[in-house]
Amino acid sequence: MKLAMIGFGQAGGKIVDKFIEYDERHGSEIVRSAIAVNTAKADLMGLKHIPQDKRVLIGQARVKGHGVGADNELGAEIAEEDIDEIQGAIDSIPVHEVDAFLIVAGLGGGTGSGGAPVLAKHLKRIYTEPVYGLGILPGSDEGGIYTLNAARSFQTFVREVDNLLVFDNDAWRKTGESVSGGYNQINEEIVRRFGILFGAGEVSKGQEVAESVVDSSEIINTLSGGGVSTVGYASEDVEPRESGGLLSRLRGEDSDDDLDTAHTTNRITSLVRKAALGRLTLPCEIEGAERALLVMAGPPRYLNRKGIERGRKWIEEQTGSMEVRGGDYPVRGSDFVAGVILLSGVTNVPRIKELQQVAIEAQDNLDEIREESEENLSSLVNDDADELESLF
Ligand SMILES: Nc1nc2c(ncn2[C@@H]2O[C@H](COP(=O)(O)OP(=O)(O)OP(=O)(O)O)[C@@H](O)[C@H]2O)c(=O)[nH]1
Repeated sequence: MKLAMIGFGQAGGKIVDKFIEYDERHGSEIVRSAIAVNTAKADLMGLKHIPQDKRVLIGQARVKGHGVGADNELGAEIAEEDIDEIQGAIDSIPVHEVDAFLIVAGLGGGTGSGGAPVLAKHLKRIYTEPVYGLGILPGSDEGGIYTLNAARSFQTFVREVDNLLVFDNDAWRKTGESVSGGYNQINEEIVRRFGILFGAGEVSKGQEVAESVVDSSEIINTLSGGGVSTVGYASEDVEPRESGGLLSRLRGEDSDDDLDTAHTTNRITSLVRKAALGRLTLPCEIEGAERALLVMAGPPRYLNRKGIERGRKWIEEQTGSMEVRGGDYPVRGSDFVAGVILLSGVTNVPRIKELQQVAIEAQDNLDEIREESEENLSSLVNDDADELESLF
């Protein structure tokens, strides 16, 4: 599947940058175009792969290239005011060659949190291609203001996109790690999962076309209907053996017989269970998910239809949904088999409820402090008996 990716804010830019790196490493060709948008000049300069002319600095008149300091209302205002500058960069995208837009943003900050929903609304008005969001939830240790930003942005972003894929930093945070080192690893996890998912619909020349290969329309159909999505992943190392030449086929090395079919099937079904029941990008109850897509990636000889069919049926049972698609993503020469499950339209998500609860508390606290603040300042500055007079 070919995407036009727009990284909004620091986290968004860094993750899109990583997607490009992933694409180059795997030849998956999912990033057809990439753009970074930010209010902070330094963040844009720190990117490695997004071309210089695709980095858009907005809000210069308001914040002079220094970012919005986690004020997402200001982030949204600036995005609206400077939407033409962003559109200028988007105009350079050959939109007829992309299957969808993907806007990536950290929802806890200011620029991406406020700007991403504004851009989604704008793109949906102009283009017929689907507009998806990849929203990153902040860690619960980041504090009330980040949680409040994320809760408000989440609500707005879901409404404005065709589907919001969510990744929760909180579920992936490791203790005892430096923040930047931690993010680097987390970002690798993000692109691995979404890279396989979106790469599945983009089997390029020279790669095997399997019997039941996943097509980008299956990804689009799974995401259509809107709402919130989460992704599960599990992998197992296998022996990479480059074969498929005439000689090896004559020797019978590339036939299915040399791999135990039952073993291959069992590996696939066990990976499907691990992917669905393990850590999801957004932890939630999978029962009740409206639609799902299973992608099995790996060397063709380690994929079989029976395994995928069983895995698909198992997901149907677990989710209670009859709309579960499944297929292969054959990757020659790969040294692992991976199962990726996209669960779309999930609604039983305790983490979101918890986030909203903390956000409401943070909002009440902010309102209270703001109300009291004027009174407190006045009692500090003015003497009790009001004997002093200001200069002017
Ligand atoms: N997964 C991941 N999350 C990140 C990364 N950097 C920041 N975040 C998260 O994203 C949130 C928003 O941070 P930024 O993207 O830096 O904020 P911004 O959109 O640039 O907005 P301002 O800095 O307020 O102008 C943070 O609260 C973190 O939860 C990253 O590299 N990876």
